[in-house]
This record gives sequence, C-alpha cells and structure tokens, in this order.
Amino acid sequence: MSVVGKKCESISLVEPSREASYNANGSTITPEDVLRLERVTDTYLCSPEANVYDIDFTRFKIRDLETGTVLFEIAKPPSEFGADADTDDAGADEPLDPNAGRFVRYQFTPHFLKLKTVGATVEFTVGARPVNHFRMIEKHFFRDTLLKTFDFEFGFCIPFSRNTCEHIYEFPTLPSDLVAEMIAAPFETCSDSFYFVDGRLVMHNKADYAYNGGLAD
Ligand SMILES: CCCCCCCCCCCCCC(=O)O
Repeated sequence: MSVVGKKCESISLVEPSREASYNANGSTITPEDVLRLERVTDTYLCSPEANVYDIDFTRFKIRDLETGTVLFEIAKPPSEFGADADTDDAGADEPLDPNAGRFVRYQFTPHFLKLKTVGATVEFTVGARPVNHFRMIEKHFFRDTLLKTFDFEFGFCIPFSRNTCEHIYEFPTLPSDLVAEMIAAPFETCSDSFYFVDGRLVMHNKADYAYNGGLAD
C-alpha cells in the first residue's frame, strides 16, 4: 500500500458520540490505554475542563544536549500569567475555539533529525490542589507509523507552585529513507501528549512537525 501523500492516519479510543474522556468500555482513559495506541488520535481524549488542577505551561525550551544549542524556546507573556489567554482578544461575535492552546506546530531544519538527545525544559504552575504523580506520555508518529513513545514523570507539585523540569528525549534510530520522507512531507509527523495526575487523564495536547526548514521549495 502506498502511503505517499497521506496525512497522519488517526484512530480514536472513543466512539464519536461518547464523552471524549472515556474509553470504549466506558471507563476513564488510563496510561495503559494510551501506551497501547499505535496511531495518532482523531479527537482529544479529554476536554479542557479535565484540567481540574489548573496546570498551566508557562515556558518551554528544547536544546541539543550534545552542543547545548537552544533549538526552540517559547514563554507565555507575563501579562497572561494567571489569565485565560484564550479569551483576551476574542470579539463578542467570535466563537471561542475550545481547543486553542492544545495544538502546537513546530518547524525544524533537517538537522533536527540527526540529533541523538534533546532536553525539553518545561515550566508550569499548578492551582490550589496538590498534584500527585504528574506524568506525561507522548507518542510521535509519521503518517500511520509510531516512531517512539516517551514516558516522563514530573512527580509531586505543591499547591500554587511554579515548577521547572527537563526531560531527556533519546531519539530513535530512523532509517535514512524514512528521514528523507519525513523531510519531504512537512506536518505529516505529529504527536499526542497525554498528561495524567494520579493515573487520570487531565490534559491532551497535539503537535505537528516539519523538518524542511531552510530548504528551497
Ligand atoms: C522523530 C522522533 C522523535 C522525536 C523527538 C522529538 C522531541 C521533540 C520534543 C518536543 C515535543 C513537544 C510536544 C508538544 O509541544 O506538545
């Protein structure tokens, strides 16, 4: 079967008519459920309201651990700290996108795919509740192929704290023909990031990636 030109294929644990934070058996989505996923999901598996811990990412940085080079950095402007950034500039007639802020698009150069390990530093704040066993499971796909699953622990966060931690991504060994396909197919590489507190899904973010930065069209 040819996959040339296909976007990331997706599957969902849930039937379209069901509440998105429950799996096909009607129980809540567990870490084991998402560890089993072999395709990108076609829906978010929890609603934005599932984030009852008010976890808010305020800074994100990716660096090459071999050279220390910073590859990507973004910080939420201080004026938006503690505010709902989605509502600030919306006109009265504009419906708010409930998924705004849950999707990121990254554009890297082909060199990114030659890296061996990158460190991802994330800063985040939490609300009034203590956060136990904060864990992220992140799955990276090219089209309908799972490239790698990362499973990171943030640990315990005290109420109203600002926290920083760096997770180490060890890149999978990718065959050179696959790397060439990924470079030639911008945004057909994508990821699902699932965040759990005490084993319950509280956030689900998505991203897609292009690796053709700096190349002529
Ligand atoms: C190419 C397969 C392995 C890729 C590892 C990529 C590491 C990139 C870290 C950035 C992930 C950010 C995800 C997000 O913003 O939700």
